[in-house]
Amino acid sequence: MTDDVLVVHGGTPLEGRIRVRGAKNLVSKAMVAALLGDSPSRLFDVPKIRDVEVVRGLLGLHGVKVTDGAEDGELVFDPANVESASTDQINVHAGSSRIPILFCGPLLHRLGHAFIPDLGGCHIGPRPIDFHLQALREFGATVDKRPEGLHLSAPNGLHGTKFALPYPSVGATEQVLLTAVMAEGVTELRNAAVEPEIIDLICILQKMGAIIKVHTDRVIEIQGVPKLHGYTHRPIPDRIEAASWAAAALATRGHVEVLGAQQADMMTFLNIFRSVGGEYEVTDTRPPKLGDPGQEGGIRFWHPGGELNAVALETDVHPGFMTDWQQPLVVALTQARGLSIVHETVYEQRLGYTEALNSMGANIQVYRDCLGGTPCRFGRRNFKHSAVIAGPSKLHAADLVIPDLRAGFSHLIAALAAEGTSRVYGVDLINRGYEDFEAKLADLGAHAERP
Ligand SMILES: CC(=O)N[C@H]1[C@@H](OP(=O)(O)OP(=O)(O)OC[C@H]2O[C@@H](n3ccc(=O)[nH]c3=O)[C@H](O)[C@@H]2O)O[C@H](CO)[C@@H](O)[C@@H]1O
Ligand SMILES: C=C(OP(=O)(O)O)C(=O)O
Repeated sequence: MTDDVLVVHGGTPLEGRIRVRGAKNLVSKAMVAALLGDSPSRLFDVPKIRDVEVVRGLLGLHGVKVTDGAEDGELVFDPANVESASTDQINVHAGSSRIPILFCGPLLHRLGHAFIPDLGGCHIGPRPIDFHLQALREFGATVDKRPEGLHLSAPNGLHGTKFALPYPSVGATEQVLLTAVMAEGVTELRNAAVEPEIIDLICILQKMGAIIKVHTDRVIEIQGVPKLHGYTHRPIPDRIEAASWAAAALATRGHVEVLGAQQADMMTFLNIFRSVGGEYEVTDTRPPKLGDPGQEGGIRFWHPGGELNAVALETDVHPGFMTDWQQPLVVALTQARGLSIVHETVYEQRLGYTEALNSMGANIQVYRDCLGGTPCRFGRRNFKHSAVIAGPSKLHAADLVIPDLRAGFSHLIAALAAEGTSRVYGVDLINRGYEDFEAKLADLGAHAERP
């Protein structure tokens, strides 16, 4: 742990321009989808993050040859040898990511059986997989839970089904999509998640030959097809990373342009950003023409000076305010005048990181009650899932240990906004979802170094 530390000298506004590439929460799923094709797939703008490495390793073990394409960030997946692969080493990936659960459908289609090692991912509550398993059973799979992982088989193949999710889970919706596309017959999924990353995954599957209808009211209908081919796809940019840098600009009274950030996928964040008092400008992409090199679009975010305003927000499924946006934004809210309220309704235990902010001088109280307008699943269930942030607070340096990805980025922002020198331990976790974050910090003029 001691060499996994970043020394951060706070108090300097972040100023400059960075770029975001393909979304962590799409790219890893797109990589799994390549398993379903009977010919190679090609994915562009793949960020160099740990989750991509983990899925690349898993695909390799399952016989998918993954190679770097000609363009920086391009990966090519050749699934020709899936049937003959030996997966003896699969447990080396136990505990490293949540993505292995999404291999169920594709492996059942290709092999008739699947072994899924223990899942990893962020420690932000219990994170059950009951919806996934229930859906797989509805398709006709048998699921055997053993201490070393899940053993699945589909002795009679997979068949389309009518299924309603108890909650619009992103992962469970992806599970159904990746399974239904090649199941025999029609699948109707109700209460599906409709995050932009899901829609992008649907675009990929459609490119592969799938037939998927997205109806109103969270209903998705999939008509199974016997065969899919490879895809070529440029994924949507990472809207969580873009919002994280926006929050960093606000918290440090800086000015950051995020190339690649897309307004349409960030509307809810942009509304809150403006309500807090942050300013932004959307710049459109101008394609190159003769005598004009063109310009890559993005969004410029800045602190206009003066005081920030307190706000009340609830995290929610799309099109609500993303749960992964709240941790970075809360750091900026410690600098707003008045009482801000954050009601976390997606994960029951995603506010633990506020203790570290309090150790730096923030004034954040967490409550078991639903403090937002809507009572949520976690009310009266003893989970501290609402926060009241009183500001503005002068943040001072501290020694911090990163608990998970987004909380980790919020610790980093707090250290950059604070006066004095902080030591942030466990920063390697941030590489799970933020490409080259140390180089980006340097580009933005942050004073941070490895000791
Ligand atoms: C790799 C990836 O894409 N991760 C994202 C994905 O996680 P992930 O797909 O794991 O999150 P889900 O949308 O599935 O989880 C939402 C809620 O549903 C619950 N649930 C989920 C599945 C299940 O079988 N049973 C169950 O109870 C969860 O505990 C949670 O309370 O969506 C989350 C919500 O936008 C984001 O925070 C994560 O960054
Ligand atoms: C919770 C997250 O990711 P994962 O689902 O991969 O743990 C995240 O990206 O913040």
